Amino acid sequence: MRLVVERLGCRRGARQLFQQLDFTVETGTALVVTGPNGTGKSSLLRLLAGLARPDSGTVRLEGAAEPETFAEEVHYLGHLDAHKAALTAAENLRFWRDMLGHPGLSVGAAMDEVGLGGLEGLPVAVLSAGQKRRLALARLLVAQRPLWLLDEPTTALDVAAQARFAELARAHVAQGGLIVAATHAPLDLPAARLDLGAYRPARPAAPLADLESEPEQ
Ligand SMILES: Nc1ncnc2c1ncn2[C@@H]1O[C@H](COP(=O)(O)OP(=O)(O)OP(=O)(O)O)[C@@H](O)[C@H]1O
Repeated sequence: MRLVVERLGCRRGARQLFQQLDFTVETGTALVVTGPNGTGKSSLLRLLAGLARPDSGTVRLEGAAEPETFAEEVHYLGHLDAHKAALTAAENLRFWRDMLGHPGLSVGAAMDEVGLGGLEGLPVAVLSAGQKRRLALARLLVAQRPLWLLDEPTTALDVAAQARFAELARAHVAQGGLIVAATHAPLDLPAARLDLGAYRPARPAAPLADLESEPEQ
């Protein structure tokens, strides 16, 4: 399986964020996307996840069963954790396990893997920010999907949880999975790098009249 991105362009509102973006992520490899705030990292992940349409270019997952089932091959972890606050941690995870299909670890085992063992019965509303993020990561484990699209996956995680996340990510890649992660933080994960800032369209040159009217030094 491989993710192939060709001549991808993204426009938000009146602004062209990036254009002519080409890359490939092979099975068993990871890509880390970096770039200054606002360059379009989250927008790129949403395009890859099929949650938004590209302005130009294509995204395809070669080796997926059917183009129509692309979404079933993908775990998308956005900035927001997508938990139901009134449900318990275990209920949230059970929902995702049932909904996503291709079951992986049990709810209890997944919570243990991310260090949330013993908190199954707590409503998500009372979990700390880092615990909510750990719960979001546990979603990656309860359903087996080859392509992980991760937006700032280590936000709010303490040092131990960041290391645990890196272990889980490395294990996923070692088992033939694919990862695209957008982040400002270093991830302890062997990965190719993509600086999205390099794909910003060049600013138009200042008109000649403006240059001529600059005050004399
Ligand atoms: N729905 C929208 N309409 C107009 N502009 C938008 C919309 N959504 C995002 N943008 C703009 O697109 C740009 C890219 O946003 P995006 O969140 O993809 O950047 P990012 O690289 O992930 O940033 P950060 O590092 O701050 O998370 C920003 O300037 C943002 O304001």
